Amino acid sequence: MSIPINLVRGRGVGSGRPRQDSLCLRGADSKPVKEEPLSQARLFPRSLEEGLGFEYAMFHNQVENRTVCILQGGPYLQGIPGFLHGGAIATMIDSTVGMCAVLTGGAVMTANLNINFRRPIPLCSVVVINSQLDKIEGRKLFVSCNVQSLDEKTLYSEATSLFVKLDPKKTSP
Ligand SMILES: CCCCCCCCCCCCCC(=O)SCCNC(=O)CCNC(=O)[C@H](O)C(C)(C)COP(=O)(O)OP(=O)(O)OC[C@H]1O[C@@H](n2cnc3c(N)ncnc32)[C@H](O)[C@@H]1OP(=O)(O)O
Repeated sequence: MSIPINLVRGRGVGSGRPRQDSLCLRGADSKPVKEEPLSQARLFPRSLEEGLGFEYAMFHNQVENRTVCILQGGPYLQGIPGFLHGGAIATMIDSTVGMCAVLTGGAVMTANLNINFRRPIPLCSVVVINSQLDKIEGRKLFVSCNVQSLDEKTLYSEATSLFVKLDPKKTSP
């Protein structure tokens, strides 16, 4: 069964972006120090104006533990002139494999992310990120992905990642 995620962009009142009001301030030890809403907080890939940054939709297959992201990187994500910045590519890879890990394993964090950048991605082109859960070992989830052109003729990037399920017995994060 496949479910769409963020297919329609959410809108907070008075802004073009959904809010993350549940966040709180944290000290250097990562422990919450003040339960204060961060009204300006935004999910990073949703933080730029529509059409200029990360434009994407994700779909998750619960049976096969796969997450697919259709991405168009806008003009604010330029690195080398005419091409997407590697950090922007890494962000969307982390978000896609992260979504796959979260929907499979619940509360997780990225522990390791390895990316091979094979070809530069032209700015404003549409690419597909295909990710799948490879294995689970205890609290560790291994997820890999590739980034390809829509026609699958060009392989832009490949990545492997490790997500660790948060241990409720540990206070941080
Ligand atoms: C619809 C729902 C939507 C919700 C929104 C979804 C958005 C999704 C998109 C968001 C995407 C964005 C997501 C983000 O951007 S997450 C932000 C970036 N990530 C971080 O900041 C994480 C920082 N690191 C930590 O907090 C801790 O180190 C964690 C929590 C990861 C593990 O600390 P913890 O104390 O809990 O675990 P442990 O140390 O006992 O280790 C446990 C096991 O793991 C193994 N290990 C650990 N680290 C590594 C490593 N680097 N390489 C290889 N192995 C590693 C370790 O050997 C051990 O293995 P074993 O001995 O058991 O075999």
